[in-house]
Amino acid sequence: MNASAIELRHVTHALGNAGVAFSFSRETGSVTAVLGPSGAGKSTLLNLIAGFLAPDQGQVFVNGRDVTALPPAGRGVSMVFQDNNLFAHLDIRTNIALGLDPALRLGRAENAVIEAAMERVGLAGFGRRKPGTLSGGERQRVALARAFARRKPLLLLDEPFDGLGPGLAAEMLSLMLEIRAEVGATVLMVTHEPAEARAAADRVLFVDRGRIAADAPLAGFFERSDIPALRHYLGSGAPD
Ligand SMILES: Nc1ncnc2c1ncn2[C@@H]1O[C@H](COP(=O)(O)OP(=O)(O)OP(=O)(O)O)[C@@H](O)[C@H]1O
Repeated sequence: MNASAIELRHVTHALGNAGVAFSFSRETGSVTAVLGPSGAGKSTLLNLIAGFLAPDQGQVFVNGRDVTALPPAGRGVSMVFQDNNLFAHLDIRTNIALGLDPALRLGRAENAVIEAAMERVGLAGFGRRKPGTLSGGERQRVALARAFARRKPLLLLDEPFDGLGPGLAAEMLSLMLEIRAEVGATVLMVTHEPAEARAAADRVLFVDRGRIAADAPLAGFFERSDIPALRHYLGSGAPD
């Protein structure tokens, strides 16, 4: 039996000439900041957990269940992508609704959840508009609303607050933490902002060249001098 919310056991995935290899686990309710240089494999890690990429080897467990062979929809996972992944031809309301039921069989309860989600991200009244008529930050908030409305036990966020500006990013971050607490969800959040990691996370996964270079508590992490790739990433030391 496995009590972790997430566990990756010797998961590998080839990418071009290189590839990734990940093993780690996370407790239920934890919030992990996934950090690392551009191209290190952070999005790949999230995609392997969500099921948008299949491992070449190894297994992915969610809440103790081996989900390696399951499609994304069967995994109890919500993911917010870097490029927010909205359907351009569908209005905002429908984009959020698809997160609740891909067949769009929506009753009064689901409709209320959609309205509440739009209101919580500050997009009340935007329901009939198409993604193309929204700003980048507004589209990002639609993607957040969709993930929040789903209330899945595992929330995977790929730079979800990018481009929102500091005030709105902080607001969306607290909203994410509120919803995490309501659902008891486990969160993995890719971010390039140390302040976001400090505000939200209890642990850090530092990914470098397709490997987990550090899996550590957040407290004191940014001050560590024993991880050369971290000093380089933060711009405060030479690469190894
Ligand atoms: N389908 C693919 N084929 C070949 N290489 C790929 C493919 N997808 C991703 N890669 C490469 O794998 C590496 C890891 O990509 P990934 O998107 O996971 O990085 P990342 O850490 O999320 O980067 P960023 O912070 O820039 O978003 C990159 O070098 C990328 O170019």
